[in-house]
Amino acid sequence: MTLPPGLALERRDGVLMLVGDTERYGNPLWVDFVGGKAAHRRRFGGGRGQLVAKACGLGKGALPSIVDATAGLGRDAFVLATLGAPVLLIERVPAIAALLDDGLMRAARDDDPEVAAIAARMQLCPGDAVRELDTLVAAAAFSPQVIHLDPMFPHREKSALVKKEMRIFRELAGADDDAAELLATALDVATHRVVVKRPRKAPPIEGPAPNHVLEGKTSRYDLYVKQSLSR
Ligand SMILES: C[S@@+](CC[C@H](N)C(=O)[O-])C[C@H]1O[C@@H](n2cnc3c(N)ncnc32)[C@H](O)[C@@H]1O
Repeated sequence: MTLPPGLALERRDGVLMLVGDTERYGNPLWVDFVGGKAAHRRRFGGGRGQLVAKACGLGKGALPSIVDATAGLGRDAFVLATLGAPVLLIERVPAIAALLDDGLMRAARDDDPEVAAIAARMQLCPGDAVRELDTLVAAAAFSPQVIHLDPMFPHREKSALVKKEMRIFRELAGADDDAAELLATALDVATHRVVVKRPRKAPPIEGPAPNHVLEGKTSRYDLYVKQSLSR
């Protein structure tokens, strides 16, 4: 797997980590669905009242099948799976997919049966979502009710102000300039709705206008509704 210069994947104490120069990138990046922020959010994060849950239709009690087509480090997908939804995670950057795979394996083997059950609802599909979604449809394998998108947004801040964790992540993921193509494919494939996470002040992704908008403190969700989700 090719990585940008100065970055490497290393296994430390059984955990796969992305490491780089500490001055520039801060601490290594890894996926932890068991402890830390994930555990805190699982216990105290607000359940179905969370913006991502409402956007995906879980707020009113539905439990749709979901594809997170921009999985990243799996944080949004983990929230959705914690609330009971089956989630297929698609991630195209091999190093990020490797971190996710490692995090999911550790969660699946965890002593806490609740964490293992959440991991069992999360399935990773490494690859580009436009191609993978087309393949799923062509094979008539699976029609997700909801597709969740959270493409990278090109930030304007000077790089010194960007959180170090985000710096290492951006180095890998780039700017996701093809988000409009992904939205078009997602709108073809999802049976019920496509939801797009955006920074609060950012314009919607190029394409049809969203039907609804859910505003949060720092981000919002643009909702493209095809039909309502019943419980
Ligand atoms: C902002 S991050 C997503 C963060 C994620 N929501 C989370 O909770 O951790 C965007 C991710 O989507 C991935 N991505 C963007 N376009 C994609 C595509 N067409 N197919 C697969 N992955 C894509 C990028 O590589 C990046 O890892």
